[in-house]
Parts: sequence; C-alpha cells; structure tokens
Amino acid sequence: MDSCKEQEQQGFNQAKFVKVLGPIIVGAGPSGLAVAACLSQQGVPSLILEKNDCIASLWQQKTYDRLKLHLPKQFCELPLRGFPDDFPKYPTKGQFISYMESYASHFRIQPKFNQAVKTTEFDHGVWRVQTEDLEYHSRWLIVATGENAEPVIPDIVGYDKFKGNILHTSEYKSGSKFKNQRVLVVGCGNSGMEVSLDLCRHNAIPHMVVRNTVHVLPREMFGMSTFGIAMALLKWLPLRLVDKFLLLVANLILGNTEQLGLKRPKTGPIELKNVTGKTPVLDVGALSQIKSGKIKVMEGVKEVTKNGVKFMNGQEKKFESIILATGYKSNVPTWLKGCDFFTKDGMPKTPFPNGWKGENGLYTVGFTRRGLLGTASDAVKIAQDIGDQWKTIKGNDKSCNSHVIILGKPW
Ligand SMILES: Cc1cc2nc3c(=O)[nH]c(=O)nc-3n(C[C@H](O)[C@H](O)[C@H](O)COP(=O)(O)OP(=O)(O)OC[C@H]3O[C@@H](n4cnc5c(N)ncnc54)[C@H](O)[C@@H]3O)c2cc1C
Ligand SMILES: NC(=O)C1=CN([C@@H]2O[C@H](COP(=O)(O)OP(=O)(O)OC[C@H]3O[C@@H](n4cnc5c(N)ncnc54)[C@H](OP(=O)(O)O)[C@@H]3O)[C@@H](O)[C@H]2O)C=CC1
Ligand SMILES: O=C(O)C(=O)Cc1c[nH]c2ccccc12
Repeated sequence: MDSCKEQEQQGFNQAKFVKVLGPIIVGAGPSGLAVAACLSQQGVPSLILEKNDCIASLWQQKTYDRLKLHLPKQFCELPLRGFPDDFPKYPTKGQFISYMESYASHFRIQPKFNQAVKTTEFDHGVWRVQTEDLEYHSRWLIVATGENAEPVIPDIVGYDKFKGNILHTSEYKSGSKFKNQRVLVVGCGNSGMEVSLDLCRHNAIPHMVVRNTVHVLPREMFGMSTFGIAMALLKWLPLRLVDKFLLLVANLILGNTEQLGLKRPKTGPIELKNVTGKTPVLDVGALSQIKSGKIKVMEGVKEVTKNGVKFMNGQEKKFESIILATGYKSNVPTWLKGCDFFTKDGMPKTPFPNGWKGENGLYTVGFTRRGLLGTASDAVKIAQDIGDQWKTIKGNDKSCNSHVIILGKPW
C-alpha cells in the first residue's frame, strides 16, 4: 500500500479535517456515480460522501419489488458504459441495481458510506463539507443528492387518530401484506398508479385519491415507446405540437380518461414535465383496473378518522391502511448553507440545460427534471469543465497518489 493510502486508511478514524484533492460529490445514486466515472475518465480523482451504507439507496431501499424502468433502457444508461445487451427493453429494478453495482466497480468508485452531509458552506475559497464525524475540504462541490431525496408527507388532519397502518410509497415493497384489505392510496403519479395496480394483483381493494388533474399516456404507441417517439419528434417539431400528437394518440389508445375521474391538465404532458417536474403517468396496467372498477378513483381527502377517511365531497369510507403516494422532494436546503443557487424547494434556479454549474466550484447533477437522461447530460459537462481546470493545476496538490489528505487541523 502506498504511503498516502495508508495515511488515508488510518487517518480517517482520528482526523477531524480531510483535504480532498479533487471534487467532493454528495450522494452515491446514479448521478453521483455517473459524474465520478466521467471525472475519472478525465484523470480527476473524486470522493463521494453517501449517507446510506450502499450505492443507489433510492433504488435498493426505497422502491417496491415489482418496479421496472418505464423508459426503454437506452434512455436510462449512465455515460461511458451501457446496459448489458441481454437486458430487456425495460429492465427490472434488480437488473438496474446490478448494472449500477457493476458500473461502480468498473470505474473503481468507492464511496465513503454512512457519511450524511449535515452542513456545507463556501469559506475563503474552500467548500467545507461537514458530516457527523468529519469535515471535508475541497475547491469543488458536486451536489448529487437527487430530486427525490425525501418523501413528501402532506399535512392531513387526523393522522394520529387512525387505528390502521400509514406508510409512504418509499416504504412499500409489495401488496402481499395487504391481501383483502381496503387500502387508500393518496396520489396518482406513477407511484400511486403502480402501487394501486400491485395491490389489485394481491387481491387488496385499492382506492386511489385523485385531487387534481393528471396526464396518463400509454407506455407504448405503435410498438414503440411513447417517450422514444416524443424524443424523436422533438428533434423536428415544436414541443406543443408533439404534446398534441401524444394526446391524440393517447386518447385513441386509452379512450377519454376524464370519464374515469382522471381529468387532464391544460398544459401538455412533456411541457408540464419540463416546466414543473410533474411526470406524466406511463400506464403499465393500472388504467384497465380503473376501467374495470378494481381500482376506485376517489376525491381529495378532508380528514383521517379512527377507522378511515372523510373525503372533500362529504363521503366517508373505512380503510385498514393508507399509503401516501405523495411524491418526493430535494433536501439540498437542509444542508447547503449561504448559497443562493437553489430555490427554497432545493432545485437550481437556472433552468435546464444550464443548471449544472454554479459559482465558486459548485456543480449539480441530476436536477434537470429529465430523469436519468438529464443525469447523463450533466455528468459529462461537469467532468469536462472540472477536467479543464484540473489540467491547469500544477504541483503538490496533484502529486499524492491518494485523493485525500488527512489533516488534524485545517491548513
Ligand atoms: C420509484 C421511482 C422510479 C423511477 N424510475 C425512473 C426511470 O425509470 N427512469 C428515470 O429516468 N428516472 C426514474 N426515476 C427518477 C430517479 O430520480 C432517478 O432514476 C435516479 O434515481 C436519480 O438519481 P440521483 O443520483 O440523482 O438521485 P438518487 O437516486 O435519489 O440518489 C441520491 C443519493 O444521495 C444520497 N443523499 C441524499 N442526501 C444526502 C446527504 N445529505 N448526505 C449524503 N448523501 C445523501 C441518497 O442516500 C442517495 O443515495 C425514478 C424514481 C423513483 C422514485
Ligand atoms: N416505473 C417507473 O419508472 C416509476 C417512476 N416513478 C417516478 O418517480 C418520481 C416520483 O413519482 P411519485 O412518487 O408518483 O410522485 P409524483 O410527485 O409524481 O406524484 C405525487 C402525487 O401525489 C399527489 N399528492 C401530493 N400531495 C397530495 C395530497 N395532500 N392529497 C392528495 N394527493 C396528493 C400529487 O397530486 P397533485 O398533482 O395534485 O399535486 C400527485 O398525484 C416521478 O418522477 C415518477 O415518474 C415512480 C414510480 C414508478
Ligand atoms: O420516470 C421518471 O421519473 C422520469 O423522470 C423519466 C422521465 C423523464 N422525462 C419524462 C417524460 C415523460 C415520462 C417520463 C419521463
């Protein structure tokens, strides 16, 4: 082992301050891994700090068993290394995780686990990144904590009165525990639809709350993925025309969803995704269960009671469990201080495609509202940008083989 590595191994436990020569990346999800891989291709070492004890913790710990990618695999690949050829068009969650494991090992990415970043600020030319036990310093900070870092738990009156089980979709694995139960699913995004479908398949009785409008599109049109068709058309046609086309075909294939209680927003599906981040539902079977009455569509919830729920329209129903499919939010404002690059919701203020770079060595990857395709685009740009700066740095800062230098005190 070279002396720098030895120093690194022994030092982490005792030291208070760690000087990182390359960038610090916060988060070891697909975005953190993608940017670390692209940096290593540029010859730039980096250090990933991950709060959990594994890579891709959203996928490994917070998703249900039946999950599959609902965009075809070519739109979900990380840069520099694609999916194995034998993967199906829509890989399963297990396949996606194994792809990311092999991606990390191929690029020799070894995040430092159990390092939840508590506060970070830019101070005298240096990013100071604090975890419970250590303070890391670097001239570059790459935020890769994701758009889906924390569950959204809405304020609904009466949670404490409810005798049954309340959980968020991030804790839902399968419907097997809910057999014969009356279950209320709050929310009708992709999670709400797919959890309701999974509940049906396990003989539960799902009721899904739709308080607002929602776009439902078939996952495929004419044997091709709807997303792929949209991307291809967008090369030639304006966004609004593409949205019109998608809606025309969706209505032909699915019928009028409004009759089922699923009113469409005025803004088209891709425009709405780009502007607000609200993802259209890509239907993988829930709609036919709604048509057959197995998934019941309900109004907004007024309050939770001891044995069930009162709805906005005055109806009252009994439920044994409530599943909150109410989405996720960024957690950046909780740990990144003194920086006005992000909105109060933890998204970059500068819209795509320019939200990847801030000031003073700050970067963001995976905050584009464009899924893994956006991640790949950010990662390549960031690595190029830092790679160019790295090439101009000479001297001591690059001479050690290790990417971190352990210090007892700040220098
Ligand atoms: C159920 C579900 C299915 C999805 N399916 C698709 C799909 O098919 N296609 C697609 O393109 N997108 C999909 N998405 C969107 C999803 O956001 C991306 O697939 C992808 O996970 C984003 O990667 P990320 O690395 O940006 O964020 P994440 O995967 O959320 O990773 C962020 C990492 O940062 C860590 N972290 C957070 N806060 C801290 C902190 N303070 N300190 C240290 N570490 C921290 C987390 O533990 C996590 O490991 C899906 C999302 C969900 C919820
Ligand atoms: N197979 C796949 O690839 C899957 C992908 N995903 C992705 O994961 C991301 C997160 O999806 P998801 O978890 O569905 O979150 P979303 O943010 O997409 O949806 C949240 C839903 O909850 C509703 N909601 C929020 N608060 C309340 C409330 N107080 N009362 C009633 N309804 C409420 C929202 O309604 P409103 O619009 O009124 O706010 C919306 O319908 C998305 O990008 C999605 O595409 C998720 C599952 C599967
Ligand atoms: O599945 C998701 O959450 C995604 O964010 C993927 C995605 C990015 N852009 C879209 C447009 C329509 C449907 C899904 C997506």
